[in-house]
Amino acid sequence: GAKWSYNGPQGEHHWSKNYPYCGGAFQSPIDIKTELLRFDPTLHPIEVQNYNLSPNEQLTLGNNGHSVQLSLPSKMHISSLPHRYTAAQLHFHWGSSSRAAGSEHTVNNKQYAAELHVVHFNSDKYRNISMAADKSDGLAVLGVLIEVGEFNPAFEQFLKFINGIKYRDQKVQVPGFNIRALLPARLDEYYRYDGSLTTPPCYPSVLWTIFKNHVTISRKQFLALATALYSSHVQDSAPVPLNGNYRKPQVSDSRVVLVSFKG
Ligand SMILES: NS(=O)(=O)c1c(F)c(F)c(S(=O)(=O)CCO)c(N[C@H]2CCc3ccccc32)c1F
Ligand SMILES: [Zn+2]
Repeated sequence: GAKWSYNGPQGEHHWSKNYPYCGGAFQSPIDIKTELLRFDPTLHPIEVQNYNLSPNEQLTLGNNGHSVQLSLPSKMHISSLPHRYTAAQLHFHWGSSSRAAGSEHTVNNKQYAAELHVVHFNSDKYRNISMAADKSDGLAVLGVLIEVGEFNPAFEQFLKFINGIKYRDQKVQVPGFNIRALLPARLDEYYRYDGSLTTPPCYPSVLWTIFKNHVTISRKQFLALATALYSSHVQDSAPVPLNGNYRKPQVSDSRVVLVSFKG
């Protein structure tokens, strides 16, 4: 597809020229306004299966020019939704070394330092994520808000390899680890709404689950994420730092955000 970026002439205000859905309805991310939430008793705790990966399993950690992405084995899945949603990849959005604010979803306009997305596709109905990506019931993404605070040993399991993927399209193999440890303790408290991919092609195909409770990483870990990567190839003469890779909150007008918890 056509090139896109987070700033400049290919920035988010221009995405809809090449990717029409980006200018359409049900776009993500959104600002979660806690005064307008509706409690839904049918929103049961999220249950994930096979997230605890053995170090004998190798995962591909890559720089795709837009984010740092970790490939996930297809035995990992969400079992608490109406269909099985099989894991495909996880990636992050973050701010910059000068601004520790880079989450995509905001809560009452508070932007967190970063955000983790674990991307799954409806494997009951579609053979792979590419087939699922543009279907209204195709994808389910788990979102985790990240603050700077306590050191996070789970994040260190892949952050320690980040200098091996500094440039676009570089990949390294990393040992498996417990992906569940990247998520907050409480999987029963979350926001839920129908939205889209937050990057082009912006398909309105995502069932969003944003956990209420954030996780923390240390300032050193945040700086590693925010300063290690480039969106340009290793051979490019002008290296382009990869940071501020977040889309701004979209208009959510009549969309209702549901919550799994009271008070
Ligand atoms: N914030 S987000 O969760 O909406 C989201 C991203 F932010 C993002 F960068 C990517 S990507 O594949 O790394 C790059 C552009 O698609 C995907 N990729 C997913 C979406 C569609 C697709 C198809 C094949 C493989 C991965 C993906 C994504 F779902
Ligand atoms: Zn994302």
